Amino acid sequence: MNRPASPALPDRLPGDPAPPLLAGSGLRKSFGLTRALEDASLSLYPGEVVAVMGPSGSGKSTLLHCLAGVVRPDAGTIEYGGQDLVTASDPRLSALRRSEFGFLFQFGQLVPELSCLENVALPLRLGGWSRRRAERSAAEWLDRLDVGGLARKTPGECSGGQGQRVAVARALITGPRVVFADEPTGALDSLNGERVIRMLTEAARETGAAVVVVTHEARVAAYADREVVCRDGRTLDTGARG
Ligand SMILES: Nc1ncnc2c1ncn2[C@@H]1O[C@H](COP(=O)(O)OP(=O)(O)OP(=O)(O)O)[C@@H](O)[C@H]1O
Repeated sequence: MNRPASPALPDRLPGDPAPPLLAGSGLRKSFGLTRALEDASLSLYPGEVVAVMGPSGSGKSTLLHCLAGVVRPDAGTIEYGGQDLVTASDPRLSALRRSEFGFLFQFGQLVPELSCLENVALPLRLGGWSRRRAERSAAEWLDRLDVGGLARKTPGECSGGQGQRVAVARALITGPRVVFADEPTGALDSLNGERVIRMLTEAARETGAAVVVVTHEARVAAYADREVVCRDGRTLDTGARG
């Protein structure tokens, strides 16, 4: 007897949880004889803020760089929106980093010769926007981060906390789906550090961007929805925060 062909099952059924936006699994990475990642995994859901914590040298930055397509892992899988980032070409990865990802580091990310306004406008200019449009949007972002008065100043004329708020504006101006932040408050005192992480997470939640933030500081991780702990190149997910 011929059996009726079963209809193709949809990828997701009603009520299924949304798939992760970005999922790295079983990641391994060595630099020469140093094994930076042994077996690291991290899934990031749309709009979620995840803190990556752990001791110095445990592989946090390497994990972030792999997930962002900056460093290619030796083994493991990374999927972003259905694309395989491990095998993606270099031009594809740089296009993705420019259009879908935002980056924030501890320091040194602003171009010293440009004004704060020009720094924030830069990602849009690189994306082909006219100077006028890009700088109008940059001015709005600087106002949003409470540093509108610094538009004509250079990064060297800003305090560390002000510079980081300018850098947050620059990381978010293109409307990234994921912001990767590596110790964004590491060079700041506790008051300024708190202000930067609060403004970053608030702005990300307003724009719907997900955030992966590497930090040593529990008070920074407190702004995250979830913590992932790295130890000796392995990850341990501590689950959702209450
Ligand atoms: N480009 C590189 N070349 C050589 N070794 C590297 C490189 N990047 C990382 N490592 C090594 O890999 C290991 C993990 O480094 P990683 O920076 O990922 O750790 P981390 O947890 O972010 O450390 P920290 O908190 O001190 O920044 C360390 O032993 C580090 O020295």
